[in-house]
Amino acid sequence: MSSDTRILGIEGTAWAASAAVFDSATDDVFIESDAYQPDSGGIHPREAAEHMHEAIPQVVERALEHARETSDGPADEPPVDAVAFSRGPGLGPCLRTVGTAARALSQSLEVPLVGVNHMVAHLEIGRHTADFDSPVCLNASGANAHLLAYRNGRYRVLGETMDTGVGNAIDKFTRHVGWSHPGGPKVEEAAKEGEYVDLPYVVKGMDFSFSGIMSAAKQRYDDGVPVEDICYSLQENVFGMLTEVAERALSLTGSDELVLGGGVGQNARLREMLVEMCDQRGAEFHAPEPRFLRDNAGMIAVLGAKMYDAGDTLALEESRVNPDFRPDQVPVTWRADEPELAAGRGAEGEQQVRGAEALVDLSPDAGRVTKRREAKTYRHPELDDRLRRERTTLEARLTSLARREGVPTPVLSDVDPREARLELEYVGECDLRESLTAERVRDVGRHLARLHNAGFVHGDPTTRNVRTSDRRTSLIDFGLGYHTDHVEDYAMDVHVFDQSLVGTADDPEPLREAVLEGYREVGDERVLERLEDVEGRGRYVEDSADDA
Ligand SMILES: C[C@@H](O)[C@H](NC(=O)OP(=O)(O)OC[C@H]1O[C@@H](n2cnc3c(N)ncnc32)[C@H](O)[C@@H]1O)C(=O)O
Ligand SMILES: Nc1ncnc2c1ncn2[C@@H]1O[C@H](COP(=O)(O)OP(=O)(O)OP(=O)(O)O)[C@@H](O)[C@H]1O
Ligand SMILES: [Fe+2]
Repeated sequence: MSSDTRILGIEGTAWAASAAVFDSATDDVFIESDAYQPDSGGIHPREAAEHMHEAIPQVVERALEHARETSDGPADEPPVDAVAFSRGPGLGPCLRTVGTAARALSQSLEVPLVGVNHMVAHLEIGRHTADFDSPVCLNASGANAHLLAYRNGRYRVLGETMDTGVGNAIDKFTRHVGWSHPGGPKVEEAAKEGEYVDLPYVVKGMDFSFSGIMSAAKQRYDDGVPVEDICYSLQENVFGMLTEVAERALSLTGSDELVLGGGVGQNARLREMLVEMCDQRGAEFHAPEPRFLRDNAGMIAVLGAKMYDAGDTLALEESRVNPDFRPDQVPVTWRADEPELAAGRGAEGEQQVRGAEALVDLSPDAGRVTKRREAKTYRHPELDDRLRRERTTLEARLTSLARREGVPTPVLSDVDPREARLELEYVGECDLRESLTAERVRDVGRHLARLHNAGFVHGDPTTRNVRTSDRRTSLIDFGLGYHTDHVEDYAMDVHVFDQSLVGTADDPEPLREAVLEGYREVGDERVLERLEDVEGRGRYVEDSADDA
């Protein structure tokens, strides 16, 4: 970053009318915010936009005042170098109000306009304050929940919610019990008095879904289960899921840095779980201070400065807002570096591997592998026991079932569910991640189709859960698999593999094509049709007042 860049940031995607000034010379971030508080129910887009209309000019004025007071340039020069604003994702009416304000300011101050993706800003503020090089980022905000990692000029979505954002999910539960918006802090408070009750827990590779757990939580409440028990268990399961997928993303990318972003990141229990998970696997964790976690213009100004320095400004006529702006649509102009993927395990070498879930002892010479799912201390012990036992049993069963369907998998020699331990045949020479070719990926497409034709899914098909040799391509690690006859589940399975290609391959496009080719040879065309649906799903930014 150049020695002194000063940026005015404006944020107004949903509830926070906020303006900020970032000064790169001092690293100082001045933030002025005015929150919209709905009288009842969730966020009403039109009311929120009215709030923006009233509050934005005031917070901007305060920020500019600060910029003028702290500027040492000539009085007739503008106090900032550019105006950065949230272009999306967010609520359309809010975004348009803020976009209009930003354009007007850029013209009256005669400085360029910078269009910032709000989700990338949630991520970059953590990278900035942690001074990490290439972290995995967990964004846990109201309308979103996803894992991002940088690769080849973009932030790739490694995993995400298949339905609502994590904050919105929690807020819907609190609306059901009659608590005012936002619900997250109230759940956190109530959870302190709670005890664990069983609720669904749904992860699919690095994707996850909240709808099942939220309906179960509402049902429990209607059945008279104490609300503090539900709040406690909601936090344990929902944050346990986020922590698990974050660990899986670290394992897949080989990164040892994790940053947290988004308003739900203010939750102490979520942070505690992430700290513990990172400690356990020797990774570094960073969460920015709360004022940078919840929606704020500071993060917009900080990323705006990086973009401005990279010459990434917007002409007025192309500055339209985008309510569905996805983080992976943003060309990352401000990062020159292309960090190497941490070297994975080669053909020989280490005798013990730490996966996302298990410690795996390898004896290639003896042709044997021992896999033990360690206790995850960040998880509630009851939940942890249940998951490790279930997954070990499933892995044993589905590994054998798959082989009967003609899919190469390790032969199972022993299983002990209570100890969460498996003994398996050593297969392949290296992980697919290190040996990606179109032919092997096509094999995986065929293999997945065979499983689906037999009525089950792998559950976590990634480039680390495929072993390769000159002779064959084998699937391992069936612990997240399950029996199902839903086309949707099959499509998700293919989607998980597709996302892992995007996350780990240098040139994913031909490989993505090859998966589909392989699948098409053996599988049901309807699954591929549904896949397009899954990929195009508008998972972001729903109207949060939809069931208010
Ligand atoms: C697109 C943009 O408008 C959107 N912004 C957003 O969702 O606001 P954010 O400030 O990142 O997050 C708000 C959410 O954060 C939750 N929240 C706040 N404090 C919390 C806490 N202590 N525990 C759990 N959730 C909390 C609230 O309940 C609410 O759902 C987003 O980033 O997805
Ligand atoms: N049967 C096997 N033969 C050869 N190598 C294996 C075998 N099982 C596991 N491995 C090696 O150990 C690594 C971790 O194993 P596995 O994926 O089963 O553990 P995990 O903790 O469930 O991992 P993750 O959840 O990160 O996918 C694999 O990526 C692979 O390199
Ligand atoms: Fe946000």
